[in-house]
Amino acid sequence: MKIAYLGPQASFTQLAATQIFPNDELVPQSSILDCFNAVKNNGVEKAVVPLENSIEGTVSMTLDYLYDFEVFIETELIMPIAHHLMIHPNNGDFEKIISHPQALAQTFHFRYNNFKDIPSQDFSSTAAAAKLVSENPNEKWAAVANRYSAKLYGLKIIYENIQDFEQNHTKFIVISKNKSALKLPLPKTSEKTSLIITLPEDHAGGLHQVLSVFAWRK
Ligand SMILES: O=C(O)C(=O)C[C@]1(C(=O)O)C=C[C@@H](O)C=C1
Repeated sequence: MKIAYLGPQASFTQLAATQIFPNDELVPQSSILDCFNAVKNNGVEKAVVPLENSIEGTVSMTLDYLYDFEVFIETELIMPIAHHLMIHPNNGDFEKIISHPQALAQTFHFRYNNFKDIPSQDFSSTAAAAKLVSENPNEKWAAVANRYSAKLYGLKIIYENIQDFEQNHTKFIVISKNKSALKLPLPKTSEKTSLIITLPEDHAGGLHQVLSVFAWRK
């Protein structure tokens, strides 16, 4: 079976996809939108994308596309996230920090406290940033990425575990056109249903109205 994921190789999403689908063909995509399109156009059967982080909250692109595309969530996986700052081994210092916006946000205080004047730039994934640093030894860039990226792309880790909170977790979801849930070895109490609800009109208290339907029934 073919499974799309937000790549390139060594992204956090690939690590999540490998845990869920250890024996399937994982197909890297350059963006979350490409993952949704790959499912829509039948290029792959399923895709793994990030949904939310315990420090930074929702990955808004994923939420938007869940609404835009006719796909279902088959299962979810919550994975601990540790970030490291890495540079090309030929370089001793750096003048710019590049990474995925979620990773930059999850390391904001570390960067503010230690490298306040060094600009940062958003990139499509942590692994894409690490790959770019490795391919451009003449540029004084550092990437925020995981240990596997440092190893795969031959970078030197100069600061370890730079996430602002030790308890940093990201939830990944598996999307497909199937309505059936994917059975992971989870206890029954972990089973979950996700709903997208739209109201006929926007009005004050709309969300309260929807949630109260569930609250009253406990
Ligand atoms: O950039 C990556 O490596 C990703 O897989 C994306 C992503 C995200 O979008 O939240 C996944 C986990 C971390 O929270 C940081 C980045």
